[in-house]
Amino acid sequence: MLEGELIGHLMVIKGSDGKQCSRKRQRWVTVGRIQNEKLRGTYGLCQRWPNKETMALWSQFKDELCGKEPSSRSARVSAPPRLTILPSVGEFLSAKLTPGKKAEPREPPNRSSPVESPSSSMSSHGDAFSSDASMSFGILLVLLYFSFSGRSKRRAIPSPSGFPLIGNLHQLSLTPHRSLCELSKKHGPLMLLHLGRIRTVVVSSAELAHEFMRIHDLCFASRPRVKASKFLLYDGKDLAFAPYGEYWRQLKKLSITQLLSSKMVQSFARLREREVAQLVQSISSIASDGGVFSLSEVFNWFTNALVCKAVLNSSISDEKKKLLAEMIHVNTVYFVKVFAEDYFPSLRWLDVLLGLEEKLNRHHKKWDAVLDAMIEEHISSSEERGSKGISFLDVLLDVQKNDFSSEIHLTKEHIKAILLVMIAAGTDTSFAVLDWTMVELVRNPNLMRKAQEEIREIAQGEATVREEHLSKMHYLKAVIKESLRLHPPLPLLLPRESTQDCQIKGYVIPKKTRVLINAWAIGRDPESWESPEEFKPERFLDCPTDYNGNNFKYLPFGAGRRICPGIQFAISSIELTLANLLCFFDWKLPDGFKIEDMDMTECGGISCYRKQSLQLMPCFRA
Ligand code: HEM
Repeated sequence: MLEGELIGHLMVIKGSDGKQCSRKRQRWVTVGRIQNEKLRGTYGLCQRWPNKETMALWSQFKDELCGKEPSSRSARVSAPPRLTILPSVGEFLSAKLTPGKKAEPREPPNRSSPVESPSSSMSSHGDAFSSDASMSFGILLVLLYFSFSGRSKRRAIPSPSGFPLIGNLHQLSLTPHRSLCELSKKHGPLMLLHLGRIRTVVVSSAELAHEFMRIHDLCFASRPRVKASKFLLYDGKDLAFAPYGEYWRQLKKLSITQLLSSKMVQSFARLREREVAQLVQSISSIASDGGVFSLSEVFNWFTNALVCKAVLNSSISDEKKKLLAEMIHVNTVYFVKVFAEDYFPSLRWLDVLLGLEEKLNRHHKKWDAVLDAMIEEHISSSEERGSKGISFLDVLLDVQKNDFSSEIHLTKEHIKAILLVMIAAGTDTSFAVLDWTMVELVRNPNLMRKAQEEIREIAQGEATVREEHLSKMHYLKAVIKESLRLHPPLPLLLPRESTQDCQIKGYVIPKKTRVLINAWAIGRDPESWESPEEFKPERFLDCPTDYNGNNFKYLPFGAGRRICPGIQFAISSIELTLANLLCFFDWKLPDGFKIEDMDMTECGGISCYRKQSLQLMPCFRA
């Protein structure tokens, strides 16, 4: 056999001349070695196995062999002069072929044995050789068949070829949702990547998202343990990165029924209105000076202040706001940073050597000190605040105090981890939505006018737009939905991990596989959306699609058990803020700056926002 020769999807990796095949087009897994002259070589199996031809070839062999007595089959296997299966695969296969029996120790190939000697067998048995050779080859195929038959109808998930060791890591750009979308155009909506040693499945269609997040949601309801969460979130004591289990379940229940319940979100209505009124006031003073300012920066501070008020029920100083905004930004970077340990668990030392662990630790300590101070201040000022409203922290401290009556035991570390996620998740995502929506409206002045007309008509004669006006603002709601379709702040949602083997569309997804749902790609899939790249809010008018994760073409907040619990909190503040900004101001780009000059490049991070800050000139409405 010549190296590189193909038999179905079997390839001769090392030919009878001992030469190693240099073919790198696909990955090959070595499965066995045949010792006799005609078929001698090391055989590999293509990772993409099985294809139709291979299956046909195999079933042909299988049929032939099934006609024989099982004893003769196992007799051939246990006398292995012609076929030597390589160690790990071989022991596994021989165990499979002799059920109930332990795999027998492998016999070392004995070249002096007359049976094994290919030349003697050739010369003395002539024709008999060819049938022996094909039999050996048949056995090899049967062994392979048996090795895969346990995984009933298992098909290999399409996978882009990668490099040894790093796998497909090099194929991820700074905006991984984009590179994964490009890869999925070539390899399909279900792809297997090897990110270092991490087996990762990427889902890029609504149909498959439905399979993963509805039909098999329980199987994929866990999160992988990543280094950033270990260091920054007190080893997954928060809600977002906690592995699936009783602690996460109780915490999710607490967040849905108390922390972020409708009642709680409603109780923050006056707080939101006050904060938005202040924002309008500060923009008014810029408008009266005819100035230009960074709306992105203002959005960042504003969302941060809003979330912190909900978390603490008290204001924080401007200095602290600035510090928090910076720290949140660093968080998002750390959650996508490539730490060696995340992809090669044995290479933790490399992170230590490169000083990455030290940096993470320092960042964690900064957060820890800020959170400690927040909690201390909150406790010491509780009398002063009296019964004025209730914050997330009040709820958590109450749960901690009533430990015996509640189902979860919260330590201070748990509380800090939960607060950190609420502050970071609430700020970053809402900021991104506000920013992208204004960017899209500035790029589409007709749509901005349409939204303004609706808002101004509904809030006619009012000094501010209030929450009760929002339910009638259908076009504004459609604008926000469209913005979330094109620019989901978490384009790959949050990573999930399978807790058991699961079969989806004939593919087996093994336990502990990481799963990325590309919500960004799904939101732009031409199979699901007409003119997907166009910003067209009209598509959401008179359309029942909502944020609740029931329409798998539209997943800005995820779906299933792990769906975002902050939807109502986020949407009510986003709607109120935009309604007020569009009601009281017209918005222009700075003089000399054209729409075409707006750079739509995205920033890398777990959440995705525009790289360029949005500089605008507010004018009082005509
Ligand atoms: C527009 C704003 C927001 C967007 C687009 C958003 C999006 C998401 C997404 C995509 C997930 C992952 C869902 C999944 O894995 O299927 C998530 C999880 C989460 N979000 Fe949000 N989010 C937003 C606002 C908020 C707010 C305001 C809070 C809290 C104050 C929050 C708290 C959380 C938490 C705690 C989780 C983890 C849930 C879990 O793992 O069970 N989010 N969010």
